[in-house]
Amino acid sequence: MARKKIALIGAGNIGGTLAHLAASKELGDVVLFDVVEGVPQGKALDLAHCAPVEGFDVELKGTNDYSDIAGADVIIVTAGVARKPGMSRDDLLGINLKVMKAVGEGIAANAPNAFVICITNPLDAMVWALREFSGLPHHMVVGMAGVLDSARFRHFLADEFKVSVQDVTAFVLGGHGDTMVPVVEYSTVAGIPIPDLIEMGWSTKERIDAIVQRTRSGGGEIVALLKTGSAYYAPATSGIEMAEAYLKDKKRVLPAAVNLTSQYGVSDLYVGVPVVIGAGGVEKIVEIKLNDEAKANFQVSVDAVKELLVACKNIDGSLA
Ligand SMILES: NC(=O)C1=CN([C@@H]2O[C@H](COP(=O)(O)OP(=O)(O)OC[C@H]3O[C@@H](n4cnc5c(N)ncnc54)[C@H](O)[C@@H]3O)[C@@H](O)[C@H]2O)C=CC1
Ligand SMILES: O=C([O-])CC(=O)C(=O)O
Repeated sequence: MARKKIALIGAGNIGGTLAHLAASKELGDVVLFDVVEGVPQGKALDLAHCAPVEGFDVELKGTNDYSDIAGADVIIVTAGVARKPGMSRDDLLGINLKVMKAVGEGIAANAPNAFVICITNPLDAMVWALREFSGLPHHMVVGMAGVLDSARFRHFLADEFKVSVQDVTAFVLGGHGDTMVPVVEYSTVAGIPIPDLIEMGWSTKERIDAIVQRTRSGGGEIVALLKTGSAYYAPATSGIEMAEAYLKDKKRVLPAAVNLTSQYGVSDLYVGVPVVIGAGGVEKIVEIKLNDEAKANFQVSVDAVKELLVACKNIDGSLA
């Protein structure tokens, strides 16, 4: 059986980490694309030298030519700029919107049948714009943020409860910004909801509120520490989890930014909600019941994403 093909658009910090993970998991042959000459080629060669040590058999190719992504099964987009201390993700919108136009056109011309995972920030607006520029079907274009935000929430909760991260489930919904919505009621330890654990004396509402806040600003905490850019290990492994769900038809239930068509009372907007990802791309949008507080917070987040789409349309008239 021929190997699958994974194209990574952007060979920076996340792109390089994605390439390593995809190769070491033998998800398929890997093409690393970037506009900077030499960087994708150098990273691909360096990673190919890992193969004899790690024992993976896949081809790794670096390129500056879009025609090399032809036939890709999965494309993960990290092209663009990352924020530095003092910036918000939204400050990246102007530059990264132009990048999404070039990337969308490159995908449309060379790999229109791929399942596309966008990671570039500000995520919800960029995945929407990438879909518009590429013209691919909505169910084949998703944004990665919820898996990462939920992983951060799970890490902090496992630390609080002194239990394995494996036994902690959590959902973070909404846009990938300060307004994201970690849903405490649907977060559990081995199926026991957090509110019950508070009643059982495992933690307090105040401590969980602080964890929710730390989750919301999790990206910013890392930017402030790194100073030169933003998180990349956890974002990459989160993108790979989504790619694997598609490539292996796993039908994973994962939070992802997808195009809503009336679910949660929202239409024509990409925002984070739980979905089923399998060989059909986004196979189902899961509409969970939210309590009044979560509903109101979700609406605030949706409104923040709407504002970003207005900004995109003002910058690029073809999106209006
Ligand atoms: N959705 C999420 O949860 C997360 C999103 N991000 C975002 O992911 C993006 C990438 O982050 P990093 O890899 O750390 O940044 P990076 O700066 O290390 O890499 C970005 C790469 O994109 C390349 N690039 C720029 N314009 C391009 C174009 N037109 N075509 C192809 N490549 C192009 C650059 O040359 C660079 O190699 C940023 O926008 C960042 O904010 C980062 C972490 C989490
Ligand atoms: O914070 C950033 O700029 C990068 C990002 O989206 C994250 O790590 O969640």
